[in-house]
Amino acid sequence: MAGNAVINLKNVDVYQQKHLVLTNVNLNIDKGEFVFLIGQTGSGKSSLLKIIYGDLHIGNGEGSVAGFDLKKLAIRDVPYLRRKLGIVFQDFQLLTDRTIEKNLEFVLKSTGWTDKNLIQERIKDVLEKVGLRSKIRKMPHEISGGEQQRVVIARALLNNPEIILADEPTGNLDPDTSEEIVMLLKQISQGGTAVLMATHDYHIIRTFPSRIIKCESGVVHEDATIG
Ligand SMILES: Nc1ncnc2c1ncn2[C@@H]1O[C@H](COP(=O)(O)OP(=O)(O)OP(=O)(O)O)[C@@H](O)[C@H]1O
Repeated sequence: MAGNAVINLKNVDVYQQKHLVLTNVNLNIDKGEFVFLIGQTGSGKSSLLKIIYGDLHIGNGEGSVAGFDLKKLAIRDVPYLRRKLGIVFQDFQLLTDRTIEKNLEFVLKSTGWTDKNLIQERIKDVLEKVGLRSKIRKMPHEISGGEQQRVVIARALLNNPEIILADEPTGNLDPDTSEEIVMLLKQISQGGTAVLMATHDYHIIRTFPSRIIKCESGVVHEDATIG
């Protein structure tokens, strides 16, 4: 992988089944970059994210993500790739039957953490990062939608990912809460984790000027504008 790149795609074709969604994608994202991913519904944003988190195979071309060669990625490698990625989607997907602490503990245990003290420390660390240390014992339904999304971000940070992939992370949130979430993601990127955030929210994009990648008519523009 060249230089500081954490995502590098070269001449990649993206297929959903037999349908060619994106052609000849070239994309380079460096450590610590914050990047918006835009494009109309159906333009291929989710498909591109799926290539990056190993849910779709690359057809033609070459790709590497967090040091994994996508061409050689076997199904058994996917969990290891995912540990280098933090995935934050629109639906919060917290387990509703347990506390915030137990939600985070569940992820750590299922990714190989065994030491109780280290688990406790890590949970406190990530909750501190998202400003929710005091909510550790709350159930998901006892905190707001914005706070739930912060917990999802905390969860994504547990294994110190190189990249956060966020697919419409503010889709269910009011404008002020959305801004707080994007501010948090920006802050995380400044700590060295690259953030790729798919969004339809032009207000957010104008508020947080950043590099924009756009899916349009079957191609990806690496440095787009919203005009
Ligand atoms: N599982 C699938 N099988 C076949 N085609 C699919 C599948 N998933 C998506 N597609 C098609 O691939 C194209 C790109 O879809 P994709 O979900 O990547 O778009 P998107 O830009 O993320 O849209 P949205 O903004 O609505 O989430 C669309 O034409 C869609 O119909």
